[in-house]
Amino acid sequence: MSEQIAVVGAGAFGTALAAVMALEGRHPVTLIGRNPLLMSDLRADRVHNTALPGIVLPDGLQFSAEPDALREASIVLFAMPSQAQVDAGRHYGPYLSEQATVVTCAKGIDRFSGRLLTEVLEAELSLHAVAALSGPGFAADIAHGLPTAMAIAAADQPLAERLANALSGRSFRLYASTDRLGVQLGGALKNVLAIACGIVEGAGLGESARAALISRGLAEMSRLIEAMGGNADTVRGLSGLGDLVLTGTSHQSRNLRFGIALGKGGPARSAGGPLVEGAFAASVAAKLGAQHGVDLPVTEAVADIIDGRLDVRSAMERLMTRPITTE
Ligand SMILES: NC(=O)C1=CN([C@@H]2O[C@H](COP(=O)(O)OP(=O)(O)OC[C@H]3O[C@@H](n4cnc5c(N)ncnc54)[C@H](OP(=O)(O)O)[C@@H]3O)[C@@H](O)[C@H]2O)C=CC1
Ligand SMILES: O=C(CO)COP(=O)(O)O
Repeated sequence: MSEQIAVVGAGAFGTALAAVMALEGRHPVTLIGRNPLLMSDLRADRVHNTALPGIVLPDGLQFSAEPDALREASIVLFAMPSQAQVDAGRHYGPYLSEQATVVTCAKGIDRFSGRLLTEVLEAELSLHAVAALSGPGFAADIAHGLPTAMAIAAADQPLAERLANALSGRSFRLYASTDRLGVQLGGALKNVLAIACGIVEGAGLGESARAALISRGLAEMSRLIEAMGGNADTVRGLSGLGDLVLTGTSHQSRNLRFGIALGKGGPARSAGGPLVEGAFAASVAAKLGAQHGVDLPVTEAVADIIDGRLDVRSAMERLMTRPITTE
């Protein structure tokens, strides 16, 4: 099937996705950013010096600052931070062609409503199917053509498979899923747990504590996802366990680095910025846990530390003195 791909959001992830798909050469790919100067520099130099320094973008990749460039696209990837997705939907929606499918590529939950990004985008873009892409993959690895695999979830299997086939390539492989809730919550919660792993590292609590945290963190991710109707297989998959292992252990992760700063006694509120997605997701996820009667001790501790209600030492004490239970 012939497709036209547009990636909206010319940051690290959007540029990497557009580059790996354009390099494959199977479908026309356009990267759409909102800064006209950046887009004309990219067209001229083919290097994104701030987001992906030193990586030459493929010749076939088109660049535009015009939302009109979306008109022909059959698949539109939204690669801006979670809290900007609704705004982007509102802004770019009128330019989408009738048959366009939107794929949210952010890893978060809408902080105002506590809803999944596919839900808030569907409310905004009611004529369009909305899918979600999530899983382990740093933008630089993807753009360098290193092997990466992620999950793509749509409401029905034929659409999920069509998207997985259209967007996969020799170095970038997508697995189709119909569990949009599990795939998105996995991506959002692993960021919170990566902050917890960073706190453990920054506070010098040791590798054993990190391994325990990853394992118990996965258990709480599983409880929430299943309580909300997602699948256990998704939790064990790329967007759950896969991405938790990557971001909970790699210093490339902004969430992990933010946690390390917290663990070293750095400021909770001021650090981070919009790209520490877990700092937004922590309190939203803790609320979802309370609404669904699910115990999320690590997520709640991260939310309390970020909101200044708890220090790291007291958090560890709280976690270690919970009633002894079964695994
Ligand atoms: N970087 C990575 O390795 C990975 C990132 N992700 C996820 O991708 C998302 C984006 O991350 P990343 O690319 O790293 O972030 P960046 O900061 O590198 O890029 C974000 C981009 O979004 C654009 N943007 C912000 N708000 C809007 C808006 N309202 N409309 C259109 N564009 C907008 C920004 O434009 P401007 O510069 O003009 O502000 C910027 O180009 C996050 O949810 C992250 O979790 C997922 C996997 C890997
Ligand atoms: O999600 C990511 C890799 O899969 C990127 O993680 P950070 O947002 O923590 O850098």
